[in-house]
Amino acid sequence: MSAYALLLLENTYLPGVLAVRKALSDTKAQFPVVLLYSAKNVNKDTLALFAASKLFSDLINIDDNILVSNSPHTLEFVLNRPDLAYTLSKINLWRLVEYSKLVYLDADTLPLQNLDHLFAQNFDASQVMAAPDCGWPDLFNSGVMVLQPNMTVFQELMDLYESTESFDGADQGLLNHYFNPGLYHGGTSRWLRLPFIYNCTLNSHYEYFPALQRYFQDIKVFHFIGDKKPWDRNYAAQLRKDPSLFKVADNKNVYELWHEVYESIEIDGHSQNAILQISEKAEPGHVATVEAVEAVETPQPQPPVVHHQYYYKEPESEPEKYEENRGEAWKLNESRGPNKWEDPSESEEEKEDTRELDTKELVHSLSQLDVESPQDDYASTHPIFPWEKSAARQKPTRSFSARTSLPTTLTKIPFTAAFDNGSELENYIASRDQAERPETLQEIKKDEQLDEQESQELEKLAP
Ligand SMILES: O=c1ccn([C@@H]2O[C@H](COP(=O)(O)OP(=O)(O)O[C@H]3O[C@H](CO)[C@@H](O)[C@H](O)[C@H]3O)[C@@H](O)[C@H]2O)c(=O)[nH]1
Ligand SMILES: [Mn+2]
Repeated sequence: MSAYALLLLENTYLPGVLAVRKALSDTKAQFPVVLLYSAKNVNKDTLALFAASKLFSDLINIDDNILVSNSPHTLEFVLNRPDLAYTLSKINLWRLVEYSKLVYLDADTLPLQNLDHLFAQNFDASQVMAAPDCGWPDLFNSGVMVLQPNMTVFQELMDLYESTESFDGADQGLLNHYFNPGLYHGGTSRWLRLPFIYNCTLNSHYEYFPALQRYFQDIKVFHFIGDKKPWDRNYAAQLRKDPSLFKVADNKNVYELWHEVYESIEIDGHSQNAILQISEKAEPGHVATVEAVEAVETPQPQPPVVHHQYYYKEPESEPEKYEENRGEAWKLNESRGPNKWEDPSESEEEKEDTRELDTKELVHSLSQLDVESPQDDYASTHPIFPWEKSAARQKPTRSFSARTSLPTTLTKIPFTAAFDNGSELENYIASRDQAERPETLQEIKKDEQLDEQESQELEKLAP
């Protein structure tokens, strides 16, 4: 048996799921449609309505295997989509082995043409069919996939989930990692590329409108990727009226097309608005983590639920003010270690001495840097500034030979762990400083003189 599969992890995507389901009917899909959902996060009355209306041939509760992002930092700060914390749960598609083939559609897709022919494609269970992602076309977008459920693949995906951070923090990164191993390094791809018209994703920074105009009639599925969805009320209202947006069909833009489908929904006498009202009546508790699903009895802390624009709530407290005088790290609440320069027993002279030594050490290290001297006086033969033209311009007085390795004084900086006890380390530092000091002082003096000389020369030459 084959089926279309949709995913509803949370109430906020309900309008999307309803629209995809309606669009499948509108495009005369002949295959059943199954819904994977999180019972903890989808309103019970909505689910009851789904069950009664037989809108879906199978309602599959995946609460026993909700997968939370294994790379939340990437999700939040690189992909910028903390709201996708649970989309790795898509992996559950591969364990539905009672289905021989699934055509998976994200809740923010809009099928525009019949897709039944996808079920006739023959491929191996270790492969996946998907269209390229508009942001990185060598990878696939995981919003539309043709796949064959298979326990080996499911287990391998779970192993990857447990062992390796998804590179986008969500499902698309992990699935591409799995089906596109060794991309750019000779790996054999198990991704079968569907044409872009099977998952037309446009981003707001670059849209290739001429192609959209040329091929719109061929687009099978449009996909509203990104954090703004057509059902976000304020946003969609704006976009539907935006005259600058490209009209794709019947003088309508894609948002208008989505709404046309959405507004035509009617399930057992309920309009889409009535269904939405049911779903918004009581907010169910959100799943905190995978462990929270497993340990049902133990109350878990609630994760921040990030809603889309329409659901955005004002923060309850003012953000903390930046305190310039306290430095960058004060909020980290780290305990402070003792700083030598803050030791009250240390005299002002001692402090001065330490600083001086540090500088000397640095100057000495820098003097060890090997830099090749110029072959000729490049500036006098290629003048840029007027004084560079002067015949009186001195040749460089100092030269450095080519740097081949790190200066020894830097590479030999002692590492505390190499010494058995503190006093041994202190002795080492003392003896090293003694040995280097005279030479370093001389060099500093010489350098200072040369600097002074050079700046005087330049002052004389400057117009
Ligand atoms: O709170 C949520 C979040 C997601 N979903 C489901 O998960 C899907 C993926 O989220 P979506 O907002 O559609 O992600 P995209 O903006 O499409 O982002 C891209 O990146 C995601 C993370 O890798 C992939 O899941 C998508 O397929 C890919 O298009 C949705 O369509 C829903 O089916 C929910 O039901 N509730
Ligand atoms: Mn999507």
